[in-house]
Amino acid sequence: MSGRHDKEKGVNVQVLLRCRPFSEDELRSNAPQVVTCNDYQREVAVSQNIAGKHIDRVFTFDKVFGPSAQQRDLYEQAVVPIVHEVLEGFNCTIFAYGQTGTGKTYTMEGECKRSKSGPNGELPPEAGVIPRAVKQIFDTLESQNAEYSVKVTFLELYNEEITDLLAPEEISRVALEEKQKKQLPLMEDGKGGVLVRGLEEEIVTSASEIFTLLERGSAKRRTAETFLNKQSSRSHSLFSITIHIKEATPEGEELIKCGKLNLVDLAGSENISRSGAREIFDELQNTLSTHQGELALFAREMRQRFHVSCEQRKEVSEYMNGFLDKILEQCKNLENHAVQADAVQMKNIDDFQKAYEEQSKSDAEKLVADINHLVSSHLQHQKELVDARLADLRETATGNKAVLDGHVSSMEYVSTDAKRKWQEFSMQTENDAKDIADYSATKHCRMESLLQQCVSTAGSAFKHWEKTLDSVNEMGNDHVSKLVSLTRNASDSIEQHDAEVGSARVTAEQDVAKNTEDVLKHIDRVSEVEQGSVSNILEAVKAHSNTLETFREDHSGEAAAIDGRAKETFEQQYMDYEPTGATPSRSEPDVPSKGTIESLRAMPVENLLDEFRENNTYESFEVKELKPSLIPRSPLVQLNQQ
Ligand SMILES: Nc1ncnc2c1ncn2[C@@H]1O[C@H](COP(=O)(O)OP(=O)(O)OP(=O)(O)O)[C@@H](O)[C@H]1O
Repeated sequence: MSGRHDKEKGVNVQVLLRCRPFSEDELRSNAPQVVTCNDYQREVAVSQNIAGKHIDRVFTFDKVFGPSAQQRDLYEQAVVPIVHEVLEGFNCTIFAYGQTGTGKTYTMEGECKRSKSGPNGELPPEAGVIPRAVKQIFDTLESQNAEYSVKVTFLELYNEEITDLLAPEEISRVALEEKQKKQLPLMEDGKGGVLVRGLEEEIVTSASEIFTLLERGSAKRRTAETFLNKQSSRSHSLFSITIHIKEATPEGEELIKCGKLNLVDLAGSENISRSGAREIFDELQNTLSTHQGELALFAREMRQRFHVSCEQRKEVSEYMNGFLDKILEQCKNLENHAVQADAVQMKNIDDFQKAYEEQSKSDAEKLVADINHLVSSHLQHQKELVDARLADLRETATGNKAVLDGHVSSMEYVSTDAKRKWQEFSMQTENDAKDIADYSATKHCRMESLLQQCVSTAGSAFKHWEKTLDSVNEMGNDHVSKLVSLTRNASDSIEQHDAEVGSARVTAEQDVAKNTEDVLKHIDRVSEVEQGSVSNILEAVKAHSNTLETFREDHSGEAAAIDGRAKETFEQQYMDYEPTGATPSRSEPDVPSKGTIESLRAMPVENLLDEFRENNTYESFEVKELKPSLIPRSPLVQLNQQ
């Protein structure tokens, strides 16, 4: 991530660490916790078990977001300032790096479905960096009342091949595969950057248009995955927003600000090598460890070289000193020779002069002059020879000295370089040691302050505990005394209650005995009455049965009489016609009408029974005056009654 303030400070990359919470599967399988985040101190501690040895390593980042950090926290603390920079006309990039399943897509995209948005377009709490940045950009642009234009691109990089996720829809598989074959080329833009030729740039005017494009691009990416059987964790996606804002300076000049925000969701880091990158967070660690080892080896080697070069330098210096001593000695010898030769020549000349002076003084001067000339020539020649020899020697010595100086200076350079590197290394090591010492001192201080806090907390907790204990004791005593008095009251009331219950029981028992006696007497009386009633009933039944017997006998007598009379009547009134010779007289038999017969037939038995009961009740066995029958009687009754 980059920002202007950081640029001013000379830092243009920030590394933030986000650690997601355990998934349900991880919780279910009791996965061990190997990473501990300290958001406040921006530190992450990683615990590892290597070859049965527990190793804790602490890493420091620009910001640390632990498992409880929400999407909004991360956005507000880390991304809002970057989007401000983009709106100020800077180019910024945010990318998510991590292993598959660590939460890159969740952090970058989150849940940005429009269906989940609030009524006023506010985003759901799970919305990630991309939808939040889009919203921030449009909210700011719309509130600024400035002329602006926004363009977006969305591409996917897989196996060093670029796919345009905003290109018009290709529905069929054949068309998609065709498209896959036409990968977009990556080119230099001539300004030190790169561009993807043929990449669709969509001009957008609102956040919701961008959300639509994002959904389209993501859907296309998923379709491509299905057809090509590849996974999101193996591909990078790059969503870019370019903003042009037209502004007028106070002097009235037109100013166009152009900022670009690149939002990158990288492939799972374990797959990144497929697309050219490498596993950085382990790579760095390995490199660091390797470099530490190399540095130690280098330091050891430099120390050895330094010693060797010191030895060599000493040897060379000794050799040089010996060599120079020899040259000086030779020079001295030559000078001695020259001096001796001069002395010999001078002596010869003196001798010759003396001898010649003895021969001829006039010729002598000439001879002396010749000889002087010869001698001086000779001397000159001798001197030239000596000078040449000396020059040769000097030249050789100078050459040797230059070579030796070269050796010495290269040795000096080597030893100075080694010394410098050694000093740098020592300084670095010293600084590191100092940093570590400072760090551990800080840690120590922090531990001390924490311990002090613990001690004071424990002290105050102890006091609090003592106070609580006192008040608990006091409350306990109070409760005990209240309980004793309550128990006493309760036992008094129980005793009183027992006495009341005892007297009530005695009264009740007396009442029960008296009532039982009354009831028994009553039962006796009732049974006497019942016995009387039963004997009355039996008498009544007997009287009835006698009546019935009489009635039956009367009835059969009357029935026989009726039969006789009926026979007689029929014989008189329905005799066969016999020819007598006289005119037969008309007879009018008393025959029941059809209606009478029908009414008689239809008479219900219940009615007959009711009528019978009415006239023969159990209550009274006295003969009642019979009520006139409501039942219509046939004319035969009249006959019967005659
Ligand atoms: N901070 C978080 N809070 C709650 N759930 C999270 C968080 N981060 C990730 N998850 C959940 O963890 C799972 C994996 O996350 P995600 O798909 O974003 O991983 P990834 O790193 O993008 O994986 P890949 O490299 O395969 O695309 C998802 O179900 C996601 O909802």
